[in-house]
Amino acid sequence: MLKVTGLDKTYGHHKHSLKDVNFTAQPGEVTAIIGPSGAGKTTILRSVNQLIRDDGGQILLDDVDIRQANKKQLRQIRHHIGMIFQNYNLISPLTAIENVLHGRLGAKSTLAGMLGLYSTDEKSEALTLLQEVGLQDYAYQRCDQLSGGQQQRVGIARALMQHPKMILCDEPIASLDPKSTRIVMDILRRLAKEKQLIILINLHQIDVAREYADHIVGINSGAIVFEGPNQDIDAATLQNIYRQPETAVTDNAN
Ligand SMILES: Nc1ncnc2c1ncn2[C@@H]1O[C@H](COP(=O)(O)OP(=O)(O)OP(=O)(O)O)[C@@H](O)[C@H]1O
Repeated sequence: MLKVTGLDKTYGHHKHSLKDVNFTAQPGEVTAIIGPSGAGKTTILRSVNQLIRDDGGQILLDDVDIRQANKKQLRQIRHHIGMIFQNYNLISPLTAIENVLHGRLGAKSTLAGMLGLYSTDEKSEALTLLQEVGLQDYAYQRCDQLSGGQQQRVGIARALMQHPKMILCDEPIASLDPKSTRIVMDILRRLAKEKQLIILINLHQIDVAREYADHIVGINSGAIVFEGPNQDIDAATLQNIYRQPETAVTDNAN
């Protein structure tokens, strides 16, 4: 389980970007973070794997506080946290399978990684993962010849290659058409259930969050204004999550 408690973040001398953020995300579930632009969704996601250093709080992944980890421990923890990005972050001239194999880099020696030395087992696992996201026929195609939706599915397979406990998805469907959005979200939901993964996902599209999330975290001006099961959200809650910042009512559920 991911359990975030009392998370605070201020960038430089700017106003608070996160204020006493509390929420949990369970294995087997899709947890969506929703809220208006600038609310703090990306800041939460980047704090969770300490890509940015926050100012206080606790981030427990299976009872280990990521914030207390030293550099070596953080590298090991991050190895089990996959990331999926809006712009896919693939190496375009490389093939789909080569990009998926890059998911193993964190587990290899620097030299083996630099030389691109992957075992037969790793290659066969990469092929299986491409099959799981429906791209078995595209394994040896260059990524810059794939559609956006296909590239995002390569990104998912690459994240799976890390054997993650958790996948953090930062606006994974923002660049996709509705059909590709459905394919990608269906895959993420299936993987959460089948592999008991924690899937934490920033979404702008409320309708997609309502359709696919098990659990929803609503944020406004850096403060949680809703946390709970998807079915507990009603129109008034949505209005509060998306209301103009100065009038948002903070009702931190934890
Ligand atoms: N590097 C930074 N320096 C200063 N302020 C920042 C920085 N990054 C984010 N912020 C501020 O922190 C707040 C939260 O930003 P964040 O990007 O986390 O919001 P968001 O909900 O992800 O927004 P969006 O939906 O537009 O991506 C905003 O007020 C933003 O201006």
